[in-house]
Parts: sequence; structure tokens; C-alpha cells
Amino acid sequence: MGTTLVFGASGQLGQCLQHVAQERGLTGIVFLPEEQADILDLGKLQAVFAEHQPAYCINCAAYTAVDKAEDEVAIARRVNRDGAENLARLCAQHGTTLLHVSTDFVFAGTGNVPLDETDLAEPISIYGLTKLEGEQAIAACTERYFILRTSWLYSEYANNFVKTMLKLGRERDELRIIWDQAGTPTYAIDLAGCLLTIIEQQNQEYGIYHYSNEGLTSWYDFAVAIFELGKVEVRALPIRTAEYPTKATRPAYSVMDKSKVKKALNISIPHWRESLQTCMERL
Ligand SMILES: NC(=O)C1=CN([C@@H]2O[C@H](COP(=O)(O)OP(=O)(O)OC[C@H]3O[C@@H](n4cnc5c(N)ncnc54)[C@H](OP(=O)(O)O)[C@@H]3O)[C@@H](O)[C@H]2O)C=CC1
Ligand SMILES: Cc1cn([C@H]2C[C@H](O)[C@@H](COP(=O)(O)OP(=O)(O)O[C@H]3O[C@@H](C)C(=O)[C@@H](O)[C@H]3O)O2)c(=O)[nH]c1=O
Repeated sequence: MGTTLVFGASGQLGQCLQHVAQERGLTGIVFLPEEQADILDLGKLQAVFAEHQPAYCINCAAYTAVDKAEDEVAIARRVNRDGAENLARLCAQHGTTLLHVSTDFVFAGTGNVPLDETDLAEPISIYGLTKLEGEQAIAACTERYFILRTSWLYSEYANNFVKTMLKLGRERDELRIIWDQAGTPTYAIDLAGCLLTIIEQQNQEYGIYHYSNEGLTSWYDFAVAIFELGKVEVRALPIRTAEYPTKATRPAYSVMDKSKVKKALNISIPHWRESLQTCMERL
């Protein structure tokens, strides 16, 4: 299968990849946290590629602070676009297949039917824009790439909406949560499994894919499910986006159609409620 390099290994998805790789007994995967391989440090990256001659590279490194990105455009762009481009260039030079992760936030979210890979990406936030630029930079450098756009990632690792809700729900009597943004939560363990399946299959149907759990919900309904499963007694109030002002604008509807990935990999995807339950049991 050859060596796989994982960049951004100490983030949420990176840790989930380690978990699933161990569960599946996969070997030959080198996990590189930022301290060992900054994706903006070309010299270091060149040395890492020369040393390992990887067959695959998984990029989990990203700038993911959606609101902060509105004020830190340059750094968000450096990580999400330039960093992705650095890896894609090196992958092209070494015959490495690149697996990269992108986001539902590349879409404006003005529609009301599930978005497929041919739908127009028109980001409405700096984070979404820089992630789209990263996708485009990759496609300009190499043909051997898989870009998985995912949404609303959570897991038992790092910071995410599930952990925030559990924490706030235990601290406060009442929480106000947006119900007019619809999307699909994704258990990062499931996404990690999908990425590793591409490698295990040595799949060569390169391109952009959408991957989230099945179903759709709002942040409010997601939070209510978290409170129910976590037995957290807090009053949850559904509010509109306008009642919860944030620096970055988020898509109102970013549900993605997963037909393409299910067909290419011959996989089924768990419903978000089923995966949330699994995560809550592990938390
Ligand atoms: N989280 C979510 O809800 C969603 C995430 N995604 C995408 O999924 C991917 C994984 O996200 P997730 O694991 O949740 O994100 P995290 O923020 O948990 O992880 C990102 C990791 O990248 C690291 N990193 C930042 N800059 C660099 C750099 N220059 N070189 C190397 N590493 C760097 C971060 O380190 P440090 O923490 O030290 O900065 C962090 O460990 C990202 O591409 C993200 O855009 C898509 C949809 C939803
Ligand atoms: C904490 C909190 C959030 N919200 C809302 C704000 C926002 O619309 C939504 C989610 O907020 P968060 O800040 O946790 O999540 P956010 O950073 O917007 O999540 C996004 O992250 C990036 C990286 C992605 O790629 C996206 O797919 C998506 O997962 O919940 C409330 O309504 N009430 C609350 O108390």
C-alpha cells in the first residue's frame, strides 16, 4: 500500500484517523503534527517527502476558526490555500495521491435541495473562500487528488459543537440556538474511515466528493439531540440567525448529496443520529 503521510495530525480529524487506523490495524501511516511538519514550511515538507516517498498524503491541516478568519484573512489564506498548494505540488512531484478535506462552507447556502459536486461554490465567508481557493490550487497542481467536502464535524477529540453544547448545557440554565441553518453533522470518525477506505481500496476515481452523515437537521435540533443523549437538563430555545450575530456569515442550507462517494467507494453512511449516539457513548 506504501506509506501515507498525515499532516495536521493533532487536530480533530487527525486524531480520528489515528483511532480508525489503529482499529483497522493499518500500518505505514506517519502522523505529523504541526510541530513536525508545518504545511507552510516548504523546505521541511520537501525533506519529509524525500524521506518517506509517500504513496498517499492526507491533509488534515487547516485554519478552522470561522469567525476569526474574517479578521485574519492573510493567515487563513496561507494555511487553507497556500498550504494545500504546497502539498499538492509535492504530491505531483512524487507521484503521491493527495486526500484533502474541504467544507460545506464553500457554498452560499441559498438553496433548499441537497448540494452535489457540480453545484456552484460561492462562499460567503473568508473561511469558505480560502477553503475553495485551496481546492482550486490543488486541482491546478495535480490530477491525483480526492477532495472530500464535509460538514459540521464533531467527535470525542479536540473542540467541536457537541463538546461545546455539553459544556455550556451543564453550566447554564438556558441556551439559545439557531434553528434556521440546516445542514448535516458528520462524525469525524466516520469521515476518517472513508478516507482510509479510499486508500485501502487504492481507488483511482479522483475528484471532488461530498461526505457527511445521512439526514439533515438544524443546529438547534442537533443540540437538542446532544442534550437528550447526554442527559443534560438545559432549556434550549430555537432562535433565528439574526438573533445570534457572528462575524462570519454561515450558509442557511448546506446539506450535501453523498450519492457520488457512496457509489465510487461502494459504502453506506450512517444517519447522523446513529453516529451521534456512538460518539456520546464514547465521550
Ligand atoms: N471542524 C469542522 O466542523 C469542519 C472541518 N472541515 C475541514 O476538515 C478538516 C479537519 O478539520 P478539524 O480536524 O476539525 O480541524 P482542527 O482545527 O481540529 O485541526 C486542524 C489542525 O491543523 C493544524 N494546523 C494549522 N495550521 C497548520 C500548519 N501551517 N501546518 C500544519 N498544521 C497546521 C492545527 O494546529 P493548531 O491547532 O496548532 O493550529 C490543527 O491541529 C479541515 O480541512 C477543515 O477545514 C470541514 C467541515 C467541518
Ligand atoms: C455556541 C452556539 C452556537 N450557535 C450557532 C452558531 C453557528 O451558526 C452554529 C455552529 O457554531 P460553531 O461556532 O460551533 O461552529 P462553526 O465554526 O460555524 O462550524 C463550522 O466549522 C467549520 C470549520 C466548517 O467547515 C463547517 O462545516 C462548520 O462545522 O451554532 C448557537 O446558535 N448558539 C450557541 O450557543
